[in-house]
Amino acid sequence: MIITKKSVCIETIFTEVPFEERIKLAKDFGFEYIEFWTWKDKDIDKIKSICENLEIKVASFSGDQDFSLINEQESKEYISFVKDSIKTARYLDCQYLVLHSNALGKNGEVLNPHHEISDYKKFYTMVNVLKDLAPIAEEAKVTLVLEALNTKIDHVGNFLAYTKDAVEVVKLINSTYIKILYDIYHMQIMEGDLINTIKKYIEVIGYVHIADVPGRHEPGTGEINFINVIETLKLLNYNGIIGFELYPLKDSKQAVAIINSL
Ligand SMILES: O=C(O)C(=O)CO
Repeated sequence: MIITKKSVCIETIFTEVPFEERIKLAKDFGFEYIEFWTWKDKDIDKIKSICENLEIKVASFSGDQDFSLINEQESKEYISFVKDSIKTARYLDCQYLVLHSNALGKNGEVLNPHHEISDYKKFYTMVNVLKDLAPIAEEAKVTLVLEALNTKIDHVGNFLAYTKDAVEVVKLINSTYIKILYDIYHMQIMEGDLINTIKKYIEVIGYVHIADVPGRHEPGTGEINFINVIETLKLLNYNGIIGFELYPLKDSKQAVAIINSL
């Protein structure tokens, strides 16, 4: 096995059992990390105590929710929400928070595409807000990873949809605690060229998500050559976390057996 830091997304895997019981299943199946989406609707004390008892870590969760990074009129609220997320991350001993350009609903739907704002202004606002957040992230030693999403299937109307755009923003901040999340599923749908992209931007890739295309299922169910993609990450000395944010094709046990064979 060549993946060392594997995280299982318990919003999509082990959904056969109630939320907190999924942490025990993750541990039983050999995962070192779990991750989830919003923290606002979760019992954080309970998650902390289960993780401590089982000796499993929280790799990441969503650092934003109701407010948009691209809308200047929401910047104050956005920053305040991320600050609370950073405190929660510290409490859970979690080192990564995932940020998005737009506020997302419960099923990942884009709440407002903000067509009224120009692209230039959206980029400008993202950079300004992340510049304000960078020292806070640095002090807390929590890395904020900016994720581009596919806008063809799952997140229609999302502003950040290409790796290059997320990279441009992150490079302007120039902080080791502000990076991108490279989601292989989303970016295969939007741009393909996975191995070249990873090679080009490895320096700013802080987190990787894996699911196959089409369907967002486990590796091997679709068109992506995960053996070669993972080998590329390994050759480039990527030593961050690889999160499996995917919907099992049949059931979680089968999906996890494939994940564990990687
Ligand atoms: O679809 C994703 O990858 C998201 O992070 C949305 O929650």
